[in-house]
Amino acid sequence: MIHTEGLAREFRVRRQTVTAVAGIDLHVEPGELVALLGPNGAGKTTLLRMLTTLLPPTSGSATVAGCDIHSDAGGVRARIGYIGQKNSAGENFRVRDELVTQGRSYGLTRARARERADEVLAQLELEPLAQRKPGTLSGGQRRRVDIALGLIHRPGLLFLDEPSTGLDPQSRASIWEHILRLRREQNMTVVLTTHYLEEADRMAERVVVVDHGRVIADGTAEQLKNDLAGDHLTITTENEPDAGAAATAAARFSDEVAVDGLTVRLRVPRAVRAMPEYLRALEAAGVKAVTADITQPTLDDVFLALTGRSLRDDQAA
Ligand SMILES: Nc1ncnc2c1ncn2[C@@H]1O[C@H](COP(=O)(O)OP(=O)(O)OP(=O)(O)O)[C@@H](O)[C@H]1O
Repeated sequence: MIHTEGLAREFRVRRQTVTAVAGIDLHVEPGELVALLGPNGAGKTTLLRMLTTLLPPTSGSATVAGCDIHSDAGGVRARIGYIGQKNSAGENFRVRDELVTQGRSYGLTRARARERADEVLAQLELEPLAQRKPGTLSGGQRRRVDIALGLIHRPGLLFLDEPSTGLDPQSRASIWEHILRLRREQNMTVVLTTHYLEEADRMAERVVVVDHGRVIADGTAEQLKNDLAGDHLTITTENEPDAGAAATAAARFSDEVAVDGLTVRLRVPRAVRAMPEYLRALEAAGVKAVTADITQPTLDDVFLALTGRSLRDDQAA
């Protein structure tokens, strides 16, 4: 559905060159739900803008929904929906009228545009709001209107730039529910960007981590966490000599062992399997573990392992 090769974009800012996207090879199969995850300025929006033909690349090539972004931008646009970061509906027209106008702009007849408006209103559970003006809606409701506008021409591929940013947790959950349902019921391919680590982890089956304009990891959240971060296994001991002995015993299980006072922490691929073996090794070494704990990694641990930076700190900055 999406194939890019060396896709890159630079900007000239006050005689300096800013590399927003530094050569991305990305392949997305039909029906996939892909989350692009990365800190502010990583290049996610620029990548989406190139894939949606809103911005020409400086170099590289891409086909999107079977059409070349250079030679057939019209073909791409006819086949995709794009929901940008800003609200797309105006303030002054009623929601249903906005949808009909959008349908007309895609070349639908008036009757067909009305039909589609009613269909997408139903899909996004917006019927009760059909006669309201977007300016009077809540953030979550407006976001659903944006998505409805992006769906009016029945695209097979949907791009969403930060669909849930700025919404309260309940509205975020509702937006996700709708995205997942659209995908399930219409077998739609969905590519979205997000800052929310937990959302990418729980909702997307494939996570593409972008940093400094490059893809630095690509896989299921589970794979990325297993391969790149690993579980942590932490025990505490009664005294420091025991902690030293526990660290020595840990070397058999992990080459990442840290001792802090009475606490020993080690990284292992699968803690549920390693923990009982490690506890047996401690017993054999005459070391008593006072507490034992397993911590599963998050996508932030993945980002930290890859870049040495925390995504959360990047966002806070
Ligand atoms: N029109 C532009 N002119 C100059 N620089 C730009 C322009 N658009 C983007 N950039 C720069 O390109 C880099 C990537 O920006 P981009 O918006 O793609 O990142 P992002 O990952 O989407 O970030 P965010 O999550 O904050 O939206 C940034 O350094 C940004 O300042």
